[in-house]
Amino acid sequence: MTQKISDSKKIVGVFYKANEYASKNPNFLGCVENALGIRNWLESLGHHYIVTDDKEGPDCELEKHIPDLHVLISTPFHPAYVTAERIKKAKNLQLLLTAGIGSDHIDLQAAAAAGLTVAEVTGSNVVSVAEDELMRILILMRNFVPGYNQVVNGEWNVAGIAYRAYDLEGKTVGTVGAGRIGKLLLQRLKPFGCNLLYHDRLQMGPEMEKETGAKYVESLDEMLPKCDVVVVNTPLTEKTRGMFNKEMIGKMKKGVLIVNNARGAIMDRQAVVEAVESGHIGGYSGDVWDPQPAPKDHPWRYMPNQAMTPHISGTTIDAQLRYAAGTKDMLEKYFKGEDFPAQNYIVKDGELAPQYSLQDSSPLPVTEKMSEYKASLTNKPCVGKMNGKSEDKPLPSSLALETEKPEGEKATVEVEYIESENLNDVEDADAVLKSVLAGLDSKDWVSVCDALNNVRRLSIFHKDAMLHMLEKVIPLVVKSLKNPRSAVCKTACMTSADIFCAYNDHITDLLDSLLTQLLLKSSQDKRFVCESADKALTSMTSYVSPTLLLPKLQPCLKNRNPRIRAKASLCFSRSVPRLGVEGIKEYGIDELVQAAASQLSDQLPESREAARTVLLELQTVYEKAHPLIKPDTASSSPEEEHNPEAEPITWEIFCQSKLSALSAQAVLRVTNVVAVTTRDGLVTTGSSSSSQL
Ligand SMILES: NC(=O)c1ccc[n+]([C@@H]2O[C@H](COP(=O)([O-])OP(=O)(O)OC[C@H]3O[C@@H](n4cnc5c(N)ncnc54)[C@H](O)[C@@H]3O)[C@@H](O)[C@H]2O)c1
Repeated sequence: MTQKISDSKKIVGVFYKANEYASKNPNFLGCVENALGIRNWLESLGHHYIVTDDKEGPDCELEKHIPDLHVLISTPFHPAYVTAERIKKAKNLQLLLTAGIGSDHIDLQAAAAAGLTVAEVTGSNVVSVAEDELMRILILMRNFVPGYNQVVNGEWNVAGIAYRAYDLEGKTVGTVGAGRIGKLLLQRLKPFGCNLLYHDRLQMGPEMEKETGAKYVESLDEMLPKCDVVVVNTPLTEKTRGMFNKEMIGKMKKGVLIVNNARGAIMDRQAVVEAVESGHIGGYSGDVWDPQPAPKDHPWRYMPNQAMTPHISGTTIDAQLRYAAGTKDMLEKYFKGEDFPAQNYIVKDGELAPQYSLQDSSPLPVTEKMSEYKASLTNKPCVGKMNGKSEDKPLPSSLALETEKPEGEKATVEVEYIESENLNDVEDADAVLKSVLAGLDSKDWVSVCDALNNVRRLSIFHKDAMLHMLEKVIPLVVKSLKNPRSAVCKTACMTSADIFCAYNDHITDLLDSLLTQLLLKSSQDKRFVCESADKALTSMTSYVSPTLLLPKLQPCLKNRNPRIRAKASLCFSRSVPRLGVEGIKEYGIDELVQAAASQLSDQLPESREAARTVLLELQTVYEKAHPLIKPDTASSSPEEEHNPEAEPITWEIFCQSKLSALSAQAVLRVTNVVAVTTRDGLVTTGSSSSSQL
């Protein structure tokens, strides 16, 4: 979407109505009445903004605007169903925005065919949903709902609840789909001591598997019979629609508990009812229905052992603030003719995002297949070269990298990626030093991979000899990071990691472009490239001194791309503790607190989490060092300097003096000092840091 869009647009928002609740909380933005908080802004730009909850039937309010609207915003909580028929009628329609996650209320194939853009606020409510799922698992496991009903109905019957209430500890929980929500759920489940499994079209990286302790099960058929609890976390696509039918449910353990906050239509409605009634499903909970709002006679309302709610998990006030901000951001970009963050697109330029596409491929392997690679190159056994061995050494049978094909036929090449500790020294260092730059600049991607691996070997075994060449080597490594071939990118990421390890502060002047590319690669590429880029960033934060690195990272915290901000935040949170108490003091605690505070309201949970980590670290350092570290304002007060009895400057006062009132409140909430907002918007006081000093 590059064309300049400057004229007045008709924008229609379809949200749920809040009636008497609309004015109860100023941050309740996701309703008709508050219209995402963007009315004044849109109207000040000359756009026409219509908001309604009336979305069904030929005479509804939405239908009236279909012929001439340009942009339609909707939420999954009260979805405006955008059928092929509506798309056909919508002659001016250009953009469909989902304020939230999940755009299955739109006929995506029809939208793609009509050249429309569909985008959502990816990541905006994933924490909200993961927390809610955890709650539902516990509610089902402990048989909570009948207990609550007894209390409301004036009854008391412990046995009626206890006979089917269990501990979560020791149970097997499997998530079908381990994307953003699935991973957050696994992280939250880890402390409960469950046996965690996951099935996804993509296996997650070894670091995340280690962190969550979850095991990948490639086949759903294999995972389902093992689970005491099944949680659904995939989008609704042509592949997942009706996925849990009678046969699939039959594969689950008798008494299985199911939590589904993903989409109602992933389940076969009647199969669920029958399995719950027969006891095959021991309990079913979720907030998603098909259709929405659920009609009064929807059978899930009346089946036993259910803990259903309306669609609420992703529309907490915190989530609303995030998806309202994300929607505004995309509208702003649309008006300027700029691209959205890549991960937000569901349909772009006539194409569906991979997981929605019928052509979506199976899991990405650890090695990358290059099926288009010409046989003319196949007499170069690249594993032998990559491993520093002579080219004609027979390949180990498990690592057959190339298939012998007659001349001219296409063959498959798999590239092996060698961990640093398994790399061998080069045979002739001088010769390799002379040829390595030409190799890095070669047009033949296999030669580039070879050269990159030689750079890795030289940095490990001949560090000093390559030092003077870094000025030329690093720009070529950056060039390789931009290479469209994933194999080259991944090898370049591995090379970067080894360079950081060997040369640490020697490359600071060359760091900027390497850092930018690695942040980009770690946030938007094939998963196996992202993982390598992540490792390179970890190597960078481990070896490059934080005083040199932090000034380079700080601007990246403000990058327009939220995924890049998230990765930069993570690096920032790893680098700050490496400064140590004295280093933090020298660097300027004010600056670090301000940088971290700005990330607390970021769109992505990863950025917010990293900011929390940094702020807790800074609070500890501040309190340890105090009164060694005083804010500038404190030392500038002569009265205080001369008064040994002066009150110590607490973390709380420090934050209030350095940050805006709102920012200080957010920081103090995170660092557990004051200002815990209750459900009614009242502010209560938590522990005060002054008491700790
Ligand atoms: N109830 C709510 O309020 C609410 C809020 C947000 C999202 N959601 C739903 O949750 C879904 C997941 O959200 P997310 O942010 O985690 O999305 P995500 O894209 O980060 O993760 C989805 C995961 O599902 C996997 N997947 C897709 N198709 C699959 C298939 N056929 N088989 C196995 N795995 C498959 C993907 O590989 C990916 O890892 C959304 O699409 C939406 O429908 C509900």
